[in-house]
Amino acid sequence: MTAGASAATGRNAARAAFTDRLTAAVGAHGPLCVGIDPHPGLLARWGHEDDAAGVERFGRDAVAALAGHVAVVKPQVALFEVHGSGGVRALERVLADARDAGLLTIADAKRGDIGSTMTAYARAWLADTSPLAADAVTLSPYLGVGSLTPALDLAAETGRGVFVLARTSNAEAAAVQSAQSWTALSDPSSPGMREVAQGVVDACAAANAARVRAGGSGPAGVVVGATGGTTGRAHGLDLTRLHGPVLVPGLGAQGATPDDLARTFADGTGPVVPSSSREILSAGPDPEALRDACLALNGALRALALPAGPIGA
Ligand SMILES: O=c1ccn([C@@H]2O[C@H](COP(=O)(O)O)[C@@H](O)[C@H]2O)c(=O)[nH]1
Repeated sequence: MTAGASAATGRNAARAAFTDRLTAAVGAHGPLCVGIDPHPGLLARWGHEDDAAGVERFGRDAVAALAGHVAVVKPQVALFEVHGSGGVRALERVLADARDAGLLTIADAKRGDIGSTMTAYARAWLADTSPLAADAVTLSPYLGVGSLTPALDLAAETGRGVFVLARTSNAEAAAVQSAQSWTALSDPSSPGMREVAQGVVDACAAANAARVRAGGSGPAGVVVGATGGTTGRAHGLDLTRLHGPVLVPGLGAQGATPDDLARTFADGTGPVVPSSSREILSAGPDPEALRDACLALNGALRALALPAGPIGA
């Protein structure tokens, strides 16, 4: 390990906070996050086999086409893991290419476990020394938001971020995420009945609060799906105290449109980062066609004037 690096993370160079880096990248390129989801049908369309070599070529070609044209990419970890150790190695290479090309990365891994195991997940996705390190990782809060503390702490230490699932884009989620809960998942300093999803947001806000009070940015963002039609501002969630980014999957293949986002996220501040995977990737494999599709979607998203700085700032 390099002299001066932290024993846990190997960190030896200052990196600006993830929210600040995301805000700058969105300002430069637009808010679109391109999901790198190498589904079998897309692999075939791009001329690749459904194997480890295929997902590696797919991911690296996508990164090469998108570098300098979008702010952030989001590899779907499951679609690499399905190919075993070769698929994980492929993901490492895709992440390395993205890093070298200056693209921000969100590993969509949806990890969550008891604290001691969470420490290992945190090191896998957020430590400088890990070959799988991304700029941010998605986390599941259903073992309790508090169990995610090792990831929040390491993200803050290494200038990385986490996106905690609050209101996901799938219809089945409502039974859990819209249930009323007595602070079980939320900020103990602010007790009361609220939706589970709001409790997740409030706990993330609490995790960011101390750093925000000190003039910095916290590591915690949330996932709020783009689907759900016109259920009002952020689908009923109050994000005003979050002081963090919002990842918004569901554009395109799941049916959400930029107009839906305009109705749900157009007030307040951001950054709000809508993400599309299957639909935008189907514009490939021609790099120019893929870039044109991103440019058009980013143009439509920019026109919505979505929040661009930390929500709650
Ligand atoms: O609430 C959520 C959280 C994550 N996802 C992930 O995003 C992409 C969506 O892919 P599309 O092809 O654009 O539908 C996928 O990797 C999901 O696992 C989500 O959809 N919803």
